[in-house]
Amino acid sequence: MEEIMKVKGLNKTFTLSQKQQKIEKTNEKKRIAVHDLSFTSYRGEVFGLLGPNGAGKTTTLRMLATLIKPDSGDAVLDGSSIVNAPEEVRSKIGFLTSELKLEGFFTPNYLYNFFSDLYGVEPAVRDERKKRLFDRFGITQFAEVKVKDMSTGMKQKVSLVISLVHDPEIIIFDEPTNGLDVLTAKVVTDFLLELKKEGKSIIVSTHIFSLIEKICDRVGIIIKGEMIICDTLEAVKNGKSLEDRFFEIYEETVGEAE
Ligand SMILES: Nc1ncnc2c1ncn2[C@@H]1O[C@H](COP(=O)(O)OP(=O)(O)OP(=O)(O)O)[C@@H](O)[C@H]1O
Repeated sequence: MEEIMKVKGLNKTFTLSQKQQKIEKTNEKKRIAVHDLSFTSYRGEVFGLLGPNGAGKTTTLRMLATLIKPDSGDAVLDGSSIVNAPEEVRSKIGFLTSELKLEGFFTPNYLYNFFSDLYGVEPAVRDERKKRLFDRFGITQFAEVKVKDMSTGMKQKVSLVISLVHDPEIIIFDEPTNGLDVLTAKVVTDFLLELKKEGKSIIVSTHIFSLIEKICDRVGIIIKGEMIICDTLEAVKNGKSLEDRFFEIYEETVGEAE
């Protein structure tokens, strides 16, 4: 098995603004979002980061995607360090979040070409890849429709396609099925499995047990910013359902911590 992502001791602490302190009814000035987080994922596998709200999943993925810098620690993605070579990392990854907002005034065709050109993809490759992806996701007939006039599901499909303009080796996907109707969610999960078949390496964050059971080879359970257990899906489940195992682990961890 070839290591594709080696995460070593990532830490991230946020300073809470007074406004945030008020909203969260806390006097805490600092919030440790991710604490000494390490894990390894392997080429061609789907790795799932599972955890409750506020566990630190999004912060971890944003660090891996080089959108925010870790306070300390590092991660090496396909040979490139997020700390020392963030631009190299960006050329190898596709990052997608269900919160991504596309500019509504533009059409899928325009946006695809814009991002593809930004990544320096050859026009002939761009057009062939665009056709394949647009056909695959039923976007072709909406290619010239403004994003603002599309359904949520179609917007999400367009975002997904745009995150893949440069045919990245690694796909980082924060909450891939959040807010999607069941049909679009299935299209997205089926596509992730197709990408895996093509040999791509994928990391997803989610709090949905069934998504992990359906698509992941390996799973890391993250609670309060810490990696509690990380192993193959079967080893983590240990003969039980993932949901039962998660709550067992959660009780052991939070019970010990409080
Ligand atoms: N920019 C920020 N400023 C202050 N605190 C933050 C910031 N971003 C995240 N946090 C805090 O860090 C912790 C981890 O948040 P994060 O969004 O990574 O969790 P998550 O596991 O992705 O949860 P969710 O599923 O709710 O998105 C939370 O307590 C959150 O409130």
